[in-house]
Amino acid sequence: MMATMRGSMRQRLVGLAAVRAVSTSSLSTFPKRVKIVEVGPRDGLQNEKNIVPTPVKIRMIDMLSEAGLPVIEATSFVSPKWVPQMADHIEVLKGIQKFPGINYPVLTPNFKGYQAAVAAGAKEVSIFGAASELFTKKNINCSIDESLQRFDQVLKAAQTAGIPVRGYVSCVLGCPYEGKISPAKVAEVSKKMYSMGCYEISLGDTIGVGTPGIMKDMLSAVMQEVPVAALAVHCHDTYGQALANTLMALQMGVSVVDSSVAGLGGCPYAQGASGNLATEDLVYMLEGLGIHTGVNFQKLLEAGNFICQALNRKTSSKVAQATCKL
Ligand SMILES: CC(C)(COP(=O)([O-])OP(=O)([O-])OC[C@H]1O[C@@H](n2cnc3c(N)ncnc32)[C@H](O)[C@@H]1OP(=O)([O-])[O-])[C@@H](O)C(=O)NCCC(=O)NCCSC(=O)C[C@@](C)(O)CC(=O)[O-]
Repeated sequence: MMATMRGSMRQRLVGLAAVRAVSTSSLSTFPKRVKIVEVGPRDGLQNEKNIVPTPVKIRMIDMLSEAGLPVIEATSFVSPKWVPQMADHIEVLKGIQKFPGINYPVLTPNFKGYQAAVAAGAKEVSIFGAASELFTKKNINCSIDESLQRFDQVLKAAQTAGIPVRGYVSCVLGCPYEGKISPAKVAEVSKKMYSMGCYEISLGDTIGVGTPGIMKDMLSAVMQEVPVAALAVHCHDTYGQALANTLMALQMGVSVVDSSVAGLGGCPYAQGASGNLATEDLVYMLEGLGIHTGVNFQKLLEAGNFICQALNRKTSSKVAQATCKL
């Protein structure tokens, strides 16, 4: 009885966002549809201290596929000595169901990772750099210039093999080691990675320190160098600004947003950074704005519940918390 009541309340809440959808001229700058890149299985889990069993990761990804997320970043082919949580990358990539129309990219820091990823069946890879020298050194053990040389090798091989490559630029609104990062530096690194052949550049507020004004300045600089259609934003929520920063990016024409189910996440080389923008909160806001995502909200909530139970963790999604109380 209680479960049925909860179910119907939840459905009403899910419908609420659609009911509140508005269509005013002030919203005309928003994109009509947004592509969500679900990073939970990779960014969400990479920082977990206890190793998450491989079948749990596989079930999580399958549930996210059932929810209709168009892109699900499955794992990363990095050194298991650096990030032990991702050591089962081959089993995860081979074990997941590959739904038609859904992409399952994986992170590859260098040619070794690229080769291993492709051998395991990856059809898309992501390289990851940063606009901060010190963060690049801590994260991938090289300078920015060296990282670009490594990426070039991956990009050339991927171009020959017809494998699309996404590029991350971290620390776009601040760095845990250097502090303030200039928009010009973010634009410079983004331009280089885009010119080298990345089809999309994801701009990461790695430690979640940005505010909408800083996001606006940074994006204005980057948009001088990279077409807005090729940009994505990736906001961590450490200071509770992720949704506001994402909204600013949407207003500026960005239509690709990274997020993580249940707001899981953090980078092992950015101490203190909390999780990503929760996918549930993002979808709720987009539905409320009348922006199409193609995501089944109920199934998304179920995927979030599943992984939170598996991790014995309370969800960081405000929307998921609200629906639980109903
Ligand atoms: C890049 C390396 C590998 C350099 O690490 P290194 O130690 O400088 O590499 P190396 O070339 O000197 O090799 C050392 C050992 O690592 C091995 N190795 C070398 N490459 C690989 C590979 N691909 N896969 C597996 N093993 C590898 C290599 O074979 C060798 O093995 P050994 O001979 O000692 O047994 C290392 O620094 C690393 O794995 N870093 C990964 C860091 C990471 O995953 N960070 C989190 C992701 S980034 C992020 O979260 C930010 C993002 C993307 O979400 C956006 C945002 O929020 O801003």
